[in-house]
Amino acid sequence: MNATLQAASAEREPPGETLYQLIQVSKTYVMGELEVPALKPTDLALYRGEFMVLLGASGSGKSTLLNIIGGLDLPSGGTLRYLDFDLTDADDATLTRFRRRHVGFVFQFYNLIPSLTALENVQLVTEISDDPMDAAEALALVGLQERLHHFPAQLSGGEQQRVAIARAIAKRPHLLLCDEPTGALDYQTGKLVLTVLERINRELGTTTVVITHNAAIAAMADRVVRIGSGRITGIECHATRASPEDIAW
Ligand SMILES: Nc1ncnc2c1ncn2[C@@H]1O[C@H](COP(=O)(O)OP(=O)(O)OP(=O)(O)O)[C@@H](O)[C@H]1O
Repeated sequence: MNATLQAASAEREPPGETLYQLIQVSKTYVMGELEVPALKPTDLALYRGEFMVLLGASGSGKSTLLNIIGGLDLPSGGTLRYLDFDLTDADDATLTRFRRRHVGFVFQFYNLIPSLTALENVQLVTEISDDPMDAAEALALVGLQERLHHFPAQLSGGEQQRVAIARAIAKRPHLLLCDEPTGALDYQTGKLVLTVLERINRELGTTTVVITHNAAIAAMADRVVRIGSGRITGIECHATRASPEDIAW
């Protein structure tokens, strides 16, 4: 790490309590005769408030891991614990409640409703949440206070992604899961979106997991988890983390 980068980095506390734990979690997709072992038995803990980057080549199992953590997909084996709750044998209704209350998702494509304004897209979530922030406040957190009444088609790609982030965090989730959030964005816009994710993590304490192919983004993380061929091949802990403005790729 160079001196400028170090100066811009924030000192980090050691990891907090365990928010989520995967114990020997695996996933095999079965397609007729073909079995794809997308995730081999894997142990991983997520700590409260950390910023984790999941790094790995295409097809290495990153999305499979993230979707299992978020309750979008069921593992083939192993145990999932969220705080004191065992999610392993949760039925559909329980998993839906878990996702709705505790998990925010951000994907590469923004999945906004085209006929609703930025504010209305966020309100769709705040209206069904237990303790949401105000939708306009969530949009202000991502720097879109001047764009509340714009429709998705009237927003740039980066602005649309920031609406998607506002929608994901407005319910104050404990866990924010982002699958290639900058994948569809140009360099500067991608950096802006990373800056927003870092700010949310720092200011709200939301445990954040970001999937990327981009190794440079790893410098932002408290921990970097490398995945290869359905296995965790290494975990690096950073005592300091770089601000997105200071990383380059
Ligand atoms: N629904 C599915 N049915 C069958 N195989 C699948 C399914 N989803 C993923 N796979 C396979 O599982 C493996 C891991 O896929 P996964 O999407 O988790 O990788 P990834 O690391 O997220 O890749 P990428 O970076 O390209 O998104 C791949 O070989 C993929 O083809």
